[in-house]
Amino acid sequence: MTDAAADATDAYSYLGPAGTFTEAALKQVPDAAGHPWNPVNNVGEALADVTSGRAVAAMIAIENSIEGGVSATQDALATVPGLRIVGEYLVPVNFVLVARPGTTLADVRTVNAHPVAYAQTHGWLERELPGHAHVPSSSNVQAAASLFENDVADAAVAPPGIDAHHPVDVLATGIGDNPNAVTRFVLVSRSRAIPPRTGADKTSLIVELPDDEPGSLLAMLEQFSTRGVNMSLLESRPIGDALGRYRFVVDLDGHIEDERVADALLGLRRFSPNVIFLGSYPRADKQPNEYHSKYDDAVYVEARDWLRGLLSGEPEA
Ligand SMILES: O=C(O)C(=O)Cc1ccccc1
Repeated sequence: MTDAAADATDAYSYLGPAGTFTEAALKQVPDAAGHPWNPVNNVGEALADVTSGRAVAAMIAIENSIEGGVSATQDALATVPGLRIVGEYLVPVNFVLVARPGTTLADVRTVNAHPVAYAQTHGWLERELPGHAHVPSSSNVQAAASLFENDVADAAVAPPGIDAHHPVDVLATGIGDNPNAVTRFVLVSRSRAIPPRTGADKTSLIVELPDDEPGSLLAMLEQFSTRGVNMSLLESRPIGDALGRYRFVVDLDGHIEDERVADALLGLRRFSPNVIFLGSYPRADKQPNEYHSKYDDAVYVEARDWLRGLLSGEPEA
């Protein structure tokens, strides 16, 4: 792995600089070893690297255990065409508060932090630094680096180990509001090849609903419930063109090659004006998908064979 090979087409892009949680997620990808790694400043840049061919894939944060979906990521995946999620990775996240040497907690009035990190440390910061102001940063590592670049703030929220990269004083450790916080990352590529089914898979979709049709949200949910497909994430995001128009971000247990998932997709496609298939990929936790046996592949295949028989005039068994 080498950093910053700007024009390489086999590069992996990630939110940098080195030392971010996003880089820790990328380190979990065996295929990324030996390729150049491009540190970028935001999700938009990471995805643009993929669509333009500057990178084969990008690692982006998509969900965390405190705030739920990362809206910038969800909105980018909904609007940038041609992208597929090919893997998911979990990183436990915890944070430290750091400052330029000599600063004490009592000196801190402004805190530089990535918005997602700020959300995850907000309780601690409110309690220990009441009245502080938040200065947003592009990443956890950049938050600490900026302390030396332009004095943007008195202190920064950063990943543990940051003092190995920057000459900071650590003012407090374990400042995350939830010690078990986990962030979910996804690897996004242009490849049309769907990762093979493992039996422990997830499928991610973005679904729009027909305008002004009462019950259409229920109709969407019924596509999953009537086929025994479990959802692990459901969020709405404004489409952005008018008040009251939303799209739904959905994660399902299962793979598009599972008959029950494929059948649910067909059901969605029949009534939704826009279904974006973001991908089917192995679950990071490797927990096998659970579903009732009446939704087994064999049951769908038998029913299809029966219908085919009827249509072709075969005598009924
Ligand atoms: O990857 C990082 O370190 C980031 O800055 C993004 C982020 C922020 C908070 C939790 C996980 C990832």
